[in-house]
Formats: sequence, C-alpha cells, structure tokens
Amino acid sequence: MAKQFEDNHHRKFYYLRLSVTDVCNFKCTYCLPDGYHPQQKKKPSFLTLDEIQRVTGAFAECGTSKVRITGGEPSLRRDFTDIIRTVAGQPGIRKVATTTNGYRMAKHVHQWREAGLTHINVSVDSLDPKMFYQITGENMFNQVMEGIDAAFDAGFEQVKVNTVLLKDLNSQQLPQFLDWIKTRPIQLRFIELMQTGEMDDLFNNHHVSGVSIRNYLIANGWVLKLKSNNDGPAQVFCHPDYKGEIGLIMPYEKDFCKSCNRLRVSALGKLHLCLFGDHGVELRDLLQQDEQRDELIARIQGGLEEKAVSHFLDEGNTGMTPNLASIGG
Ligand SMILES: Nc1nc2c(ncn2[C@@H]2O[C@H](COP(=O)(O)OP(=O)(O)OP(=O)(O)O)[C@@H](O)[C@H]2O)c(=O)[nH]1
Ligand SMILES: C[S@@+](CC[C@H](N)C(=O)[O-])C[C@H]1O[C@@H](n2cnc3c(N)ncnc32)[C@H](O)[C@@H]1O
Ligand code: SF4
Ligand code: SF4
Repeated sequence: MAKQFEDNHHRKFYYLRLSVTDVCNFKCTYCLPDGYHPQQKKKPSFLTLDEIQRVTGAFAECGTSKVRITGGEPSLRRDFTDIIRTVAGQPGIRKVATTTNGYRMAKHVHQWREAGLTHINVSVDSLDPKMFYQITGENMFNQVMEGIDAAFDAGFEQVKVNTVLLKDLNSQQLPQFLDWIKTRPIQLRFIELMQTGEMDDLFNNHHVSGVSIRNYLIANGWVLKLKSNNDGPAQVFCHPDYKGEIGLIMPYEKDFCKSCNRLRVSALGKLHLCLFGDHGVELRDLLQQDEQRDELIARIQGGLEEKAVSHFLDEGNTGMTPNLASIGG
C-alpha cells in the first residue's frame, strides 16, 4: 500500500466523498431554492466510469476504506448502478455508501444493493408531507417513505435519515421523529444548517443549534456511542427502548474539525480538501490512464499539505461553496 493519506495536523483520511453529478431534481430551500442551473451554458461532463474507477482505486491504495457517492442527486445518473459496482470492485473499499433524496429508491434500491451498496442515507426534512413539500419544493414524501421501506426489504440493516434542523419549521417536531424511530432501525441525524455562498436570510432566520436536542437526549437516558475511523461527523446516541438512533451534526461546535477524516472529489474531478475550502485541486488530467496512478497519488498528497485545520464559518467565510449540491455535502 502507498502511504496512508495524512495532513500536517496528524489527521488521517479513510473516507472519500465522491460527487458524481451536480444536477438535482429537488429545490431544497437551504440548497437549490431555484432548482439546478448549470454554471456554464455547455452541458458539463461529469466523471466517467473509468475516471471514477481510477480515482477510487488511488484513494483505496492510500488507505481509504469507505466511499460515499453523492451529488446533486447521484441516483439521477443513468449509470448509477454501474458506478456503485465500479466503486465496490476496488480492493480495500469495504463500505460503499450513498446519500440520496430518495426519489429513485423505491424502484431501484434492490439493484443498488446487488451492485454492492452497503450503506444508504436519505434526506427527509419533515414527517409532515406538507412541510416536506414546503422545504424540498417536491411533493414526494410518500415516495421517499416507500423508498425507506424498500431499503429494509432489500436487506439494509439500518437506514440513515438526514434532517436539516430548521428553526420554526421542523425544529418543533422532535417528538414525532422520536416516535418514528422507536420501532425502526433508523439513525436519524439532525444536521445544523450551514451557511453557504448563495444563502441569503435563510441562515439568520432558520439556523438553530443542536445543543438543546443533545441536552434533552442526555437527560432522557440516551448514551453517546463510540465511533470508528471511517465514520462521518455525527455524534450518535442510542437508548435501550429505541430501535433507532439519533445523530447530531454540529459543525459550529468547537473542535468539530479535529476528527476530520474525509476528503472530497467533485463531479468535475477536483479534489476539495474541505467542504468550505477556497479552491479545488485539479485531478482530471491524471484520471485518463491507469499508468498515471503514482502521479495522481503524489498530487493528492501534495494537496494535503495545504489542508487547513478547520473551516472558517464562524468568521462568515464559506469558501468557494455556493451550495452543498455543488460539492456533495
Ligand atoms: N461541515 C461539515 N459537514 C459535514 C461533513 N461531512 C458531512 N457533513 C454534513 O453532514 C451531512 C450528512 O452527511 P452524509 O452524506 O449523510 O454522510 P456522513 O454523515 O458524513 O456519513 P456517515 O457517517 O457514513 O453516515 C452532509 O451533507 C453535510 O451537511 C464535513 O466534513 N464537514
Ligand atoms: C447536498 S445533499 C446531496 C445528496 C442528496 N441530494 C440528498 O439531498 O440527500 C447531501 C446532504 O446535504 C444536506 N445539506 C444541503 N445543504 C445544506 C446546508 N446548507 N446545511 C446543512 N445541510 C445541508 C442535505 O440535507 C443532504 O442531507
Ligand atoms: S439537498 Fe440534495 S435533494 Fe435537496 S436540493 Fe440539495 S442536492 Fe438536491
Ligand atoms: S468543515 Fe472542513 S475541516 Fe471541518 S470537518 Fe468538514 S471538511 Fe473537515
């Protein structure tokens, strides 16, 4: 194995978030409130299967054991199942995950599972269909719920659900969410709203910290679980009376970035050292032939020297990220 990816702050990288498209069919108020619009007139060409195979192969050689396929909406790629199969086929990749809005899950999750998908995260911002529509711009609540049932049916032992915590919207619905996971093996994660470049007043109007939920959980017998080296940033709590778990993603908390274990590659083939970084490192020219792998690894390692110790969101600096669809969250 080539040298494990590590930065100058002694953080090791086991987890690659690979975006395969910027396109999305939803209009979430906090992400793409006006829907997806290409940045240039020309149709962008997103990473091909061969390029995906080369980039994940290089990461795997340097210690990456988990790849999350994300977007935009990754399942809108017509070759999505082949992408899963390609990533799953890389020696060393033990977890192949995706994050989806759930739109295509009911129909296709069995085939994703057969292709090698091991973990699935789906976004559900409210359990109230009307509020779901209000937040996502799409009337698809029932379809997404059917998708979650289909995932269990296909053999996933747990489904993770992402809920962006929004003041005066879903932040009042904790009892409903707790009730929902009582008998279901769902890890429900509340994500604090993050400010991005294109966001207007939404952040000031709707950002709310996850601290009060954490205090509630601790006061009511929930216990913090230990993490493994390729887990995401959620603090996960479990309770003996619940089949489900609660996760909290609180990026504004001190030391959130201390345990950063992940790198990102955009759908256009740029390495992003941080979700809120200033620029990407071009990789695509080194994804054209298998023989370029050593050069590719050297370029990623060079980029890692520049990785900052944390984001600068508290200073109002959101880096170059206009919205999370552009980099895959
Ligand atoms: N600020 C920040 N937010 C992150 C980071 N990683 C994940 N998130 C947030 O958490 C959201 C949910 O991430 P998911 O795509 O569901 O995956 P995950 O929680 O990283 O991974 P798992 O632990 O495998 O479920 C992302 O879309 C981001 O909003 C990170 O490195 N920095
Ligand atoms: C960018 S989406 C991509 C995958 C897929 N389209 C989905 O929605 O699950 C990944 C995650 O980022 C979250 N997200 C998007 N914008 C966000 C923001 N500004 N703050 C916090 N989370 C955000 C979404 O809720 C979703 O769970
Ligand atoms: S959060 Fe996901 S589903 Fe919603 S607009 Fe962004 S990319 Fe699309
Ligand atoms: S904000 Fe940047 S440094 Fe912090 S955990 Fe996320 S990717 Fe890592």
